[in-house]
Amino acid sequence: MKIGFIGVGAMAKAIIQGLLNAKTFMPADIVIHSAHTENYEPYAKANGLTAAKSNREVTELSDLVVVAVVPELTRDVLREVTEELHDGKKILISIVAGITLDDMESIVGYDFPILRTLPNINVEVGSGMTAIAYNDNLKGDDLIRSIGVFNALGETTKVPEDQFDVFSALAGSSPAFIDLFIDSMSRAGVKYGFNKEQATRIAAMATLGSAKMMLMSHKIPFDLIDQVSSPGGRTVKGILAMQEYGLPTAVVKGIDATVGTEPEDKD
Ligand SMILES: NC(=O)C1=CN([C@@H]2O[C@H](COP(=O)(O)OP(=O)(O)OC[C@H]3O[C@@H](n4cnc5c(N)ncnc54)[C@H](O)[C@@H]3O)[C@@H](O)[C@H]2O)C=CC1
Ligand SMILES: O=C(O)[C@@H]1CCC=N1
Repeated sequence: MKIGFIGVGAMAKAIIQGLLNAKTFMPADIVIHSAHTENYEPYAKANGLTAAKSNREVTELSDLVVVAVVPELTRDVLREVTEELHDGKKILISIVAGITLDDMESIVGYDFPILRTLPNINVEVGSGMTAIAYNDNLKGDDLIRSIGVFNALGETTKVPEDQFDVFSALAGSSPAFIDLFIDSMSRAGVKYGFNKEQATRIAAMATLGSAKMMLMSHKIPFDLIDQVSSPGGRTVKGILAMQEYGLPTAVVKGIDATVGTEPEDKD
């Protein structure tokens, strides 16, 4: 089984690294092509991957064809490789935000098996969160195999297509938001004399541990907040100050901006 990537940017590289770490594919069974030769050829060589000369060649050589270009280019790229997609028993996998199964079917055909996903960058370290949706043509072993690619990289969850944009904000973009939070914590540490490296490590470990605690304890966030907030202690003062300065509202506004909706005007 060979997996091919059309587009080898930040997200494709994160998936590839995750697959190499998980040993899900032999390096040579990962086929790549992207518009920028100088980027993907040395990358293929360094990792033992197969560099294809064109998008059509990636498609020809692969069983699972992952489209990993920006949304604006996706339709053109699909048109380019449609003939090769239909040559053999192939599955199309998209990681592209905002392009629906129907958008893709209207180009490659309504008879073609397609898995739509929205992974996040944490697939690189095996802790990804990936949304999946698929059409009726993808079933049986093919369905298990294609979803299995993302299960090897963390967790997957089935999401209705009309909720993909919200998922994309909550999981696809949120690593950047969480990084911003960690960086702000780290800067606060620097303000009080820690060096940036140590402060970042402390803030990152606290974030990792809290996420683990939430998932493993099955407690809701507010129960965990209460557990840390000793009566008359320092934590509750910090929580109240963060609320006063608008942290929860800022987060919701940030998600609104990411999803692309304006918050409802209640007046
Ligand atoms: N970066 C992220 O965290 C996530 C990205 N995505 C989706 O992944 C896709 C790629 O995003 P990034 O990797 O961040 O972008 P990127 O800009 O880093 O990568 C895009 C790649 O496409 C290549 N490319 C451009 N034109 C091409 C063409 N005609 N044929 C083949 N390759 C071509 C570029 O050389 C580049 O390697 C987007 O559709 C995005 O919505 C989805 C979830 C998370
Ligand atoms: O910024 C973006 O558009 C993509 C989608 C989710 C994460 N990155």
